[in-house]
Amino acid sequence: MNKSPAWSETLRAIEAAWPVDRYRDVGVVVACSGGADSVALVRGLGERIADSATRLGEPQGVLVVAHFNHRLRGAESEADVSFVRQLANDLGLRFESEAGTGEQEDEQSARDDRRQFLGDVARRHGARYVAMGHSLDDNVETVLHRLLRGTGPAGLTGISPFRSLSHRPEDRDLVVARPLLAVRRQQIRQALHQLGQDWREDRTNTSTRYRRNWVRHELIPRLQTEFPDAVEAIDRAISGQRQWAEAMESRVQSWIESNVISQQPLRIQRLDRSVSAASGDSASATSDQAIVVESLRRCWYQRGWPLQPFGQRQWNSVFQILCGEGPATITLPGAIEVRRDQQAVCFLRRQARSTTLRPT
Ligand SMILES: Nc1ncnc2c1ncn2[C@@H]1O[C@H](COP(=O)(O)OP(=O)(O)OP(=O)(O)O)[C@@H](O)[C@H]1O
Repeated sequence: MNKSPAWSETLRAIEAAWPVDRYRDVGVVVACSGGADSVALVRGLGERIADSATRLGEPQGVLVVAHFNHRLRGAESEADVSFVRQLANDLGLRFESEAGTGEQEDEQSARDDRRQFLGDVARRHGARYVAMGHSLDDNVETVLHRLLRGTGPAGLTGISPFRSLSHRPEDRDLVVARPLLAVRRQQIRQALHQLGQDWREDRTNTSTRYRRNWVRHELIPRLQTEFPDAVEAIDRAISGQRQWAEAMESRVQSWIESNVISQQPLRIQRLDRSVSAASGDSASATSDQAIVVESLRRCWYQRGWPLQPFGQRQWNSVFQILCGEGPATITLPGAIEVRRDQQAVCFLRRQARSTTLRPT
């Protein structure tokens, strides 16, 4: 079959990001909203697995298409479910769906509900991966948005190509893969057009009501009038930041090992600004602070504490508290209470949010 150039290019990008041999026989749940990106992902992964099964003469691995119905857009939400179910049927793939409460939630809670559903589907099917359709443009928009709200260096590494589904112990072995992160949104749409493949358009995506959409629909087009390659340039900067983060990894690990006194509750040794916080090398105070902040972020993430309210300013103030500066007792965003004594600083979260799901 003569494939469209945009589609061949997309398949090549998927293969470069995530070679089929890594996932062909371990089970993959593809999270599909019905939007162009995740529809392309369903088709792309389906095609890669089918090709490799034919090449190797072996049965193909399990690919499950999963859709979470947030029930926020009435009949349109129902039409999304039918669309994704039909797509899976047409491709001979399994389909799973669940409906949320239909109540307006903040974006984070909606994402948590969806993640819980995806984890449940993966465990039910014995799948190792959950694949998501974030594109290069999503990554650039996310980073710009974070930059404007206030973020540290780790926030500038963008959306992770591979990471565990969540901090919850039962989710740690499930890996989220995002194989379209190097592909432009426009290319994905062009590829689907050329394949004659439809997708669903979410009307709320085009609204400029939300700041994230303002970045997509107003800010980026404006940047591109002066800097036509702005999106690619920002994407290159994100890749550079990611390399920085990888270089930090071992230093973060050793900082946690030598400074976290106890995990439950989180107790961290007080810092002395005159001594290098890194593991005994000649790092400057600034890079020490970067390691401390990244280590704190890791501690927050492992506990499922909210990271969103923490920009560079908040992390800097936590750093100061660890250094013995400012008040000895303070409450941080996310109801995290901090108490400092002579040796250590103790962090304790007051309440935890519970999520409720309603099966269809
Ligand atoms: N309702 C949903 N059910 C299952 N997966 C979803 C759902 N919404 C989003 N996802 C997953 O999360 C990814 C990113 O979400 P986002 O809200 O940016 O996507 P979208 O714009 O709605 O759709 P797409 O990315 O497919 O074009 C999607 O590509 C998809 O993999």
